[in-house]
Amino acid sequence: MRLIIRDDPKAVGDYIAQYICKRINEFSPTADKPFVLGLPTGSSPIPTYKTLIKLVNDGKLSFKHVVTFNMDEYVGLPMDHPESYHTFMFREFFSHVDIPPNQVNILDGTVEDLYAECKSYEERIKSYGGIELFLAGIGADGHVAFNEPGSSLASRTRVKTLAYDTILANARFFNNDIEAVPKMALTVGVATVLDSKEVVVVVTGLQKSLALSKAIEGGVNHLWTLSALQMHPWALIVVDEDATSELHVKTVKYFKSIERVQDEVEKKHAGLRTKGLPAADHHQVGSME
Ligand SMILES: N[C@@H]1[C@@H](O)[C@H](O)[C@@H](COP(=O)(O)O)O[C@@H]1O
Repeated sequence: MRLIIRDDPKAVGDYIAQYICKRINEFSPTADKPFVLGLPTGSSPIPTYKTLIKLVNDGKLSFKHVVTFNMDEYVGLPMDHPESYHTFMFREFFSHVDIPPNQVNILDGTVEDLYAECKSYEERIKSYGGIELFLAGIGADGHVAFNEPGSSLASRTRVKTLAYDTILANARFFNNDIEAVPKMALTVGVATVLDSKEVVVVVTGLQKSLALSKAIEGGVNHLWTLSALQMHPWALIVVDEDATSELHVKTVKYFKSIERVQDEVEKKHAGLRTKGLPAADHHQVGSME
């Protein structure tokens, strides 16, 4: 695992957007071999989306051959509701880039058979050969997607009841009316995220600092589902200074020292990628893990 620390959310967004841009361009996606990208909602990824949009406008990146899978969606909220994750994604990102809408996949929380929807989502991901890079955010309780504390670390896409803390946190988007916040969601599972070849997580703000320390300094624990990332061979967490507030000084120093040699390791890694080594071998050559 790598931890990259930047001054503020804007710098975090710039870093992640440049990183994703590099990955997509290195991959050289085509219609037959699209780049499969997992995406989150929330306020944390907005600076990343803004910079990605700019990169597209500047002609440095294209989403023409990118297929996306979103992490989650509320159950029962119409797709065109202002707070549905469908609306969020098109408003904040998809409408501003060149992605063909039929390459966007978002769980549908309005269907009658939610179980079938989750099953077919997993199958659709598999049909593309899995997710190349999953970008994620976290809740203050360390949840990734809607994998609330206590979620199985082997979980797959499913219906999930939201934790009271999450309902409270999301009430800000529903005029602070707790009753208006959906109590259930469809979400990819922890194992769905871990199956991707690479996971990048954005963590910004003081309110996420305890979750960050639990996830990277504590053991793997289903009460802080992001901690499952410790089991992933290619994980990157990008945080701002505020989010490091609960970390040990030695943890911060360690990851900063690792970043100093990152460019060199990245160069080697890119070379190996083009030779097509399997993901499982990456950590043997990348000293950053
Ligand atoms: N399901 C989403 C998560 O995927 C997201 O990471 C979290 C944090 O949102 P924010 O970035 O606004 O703090 O909100 C919701 O719970």
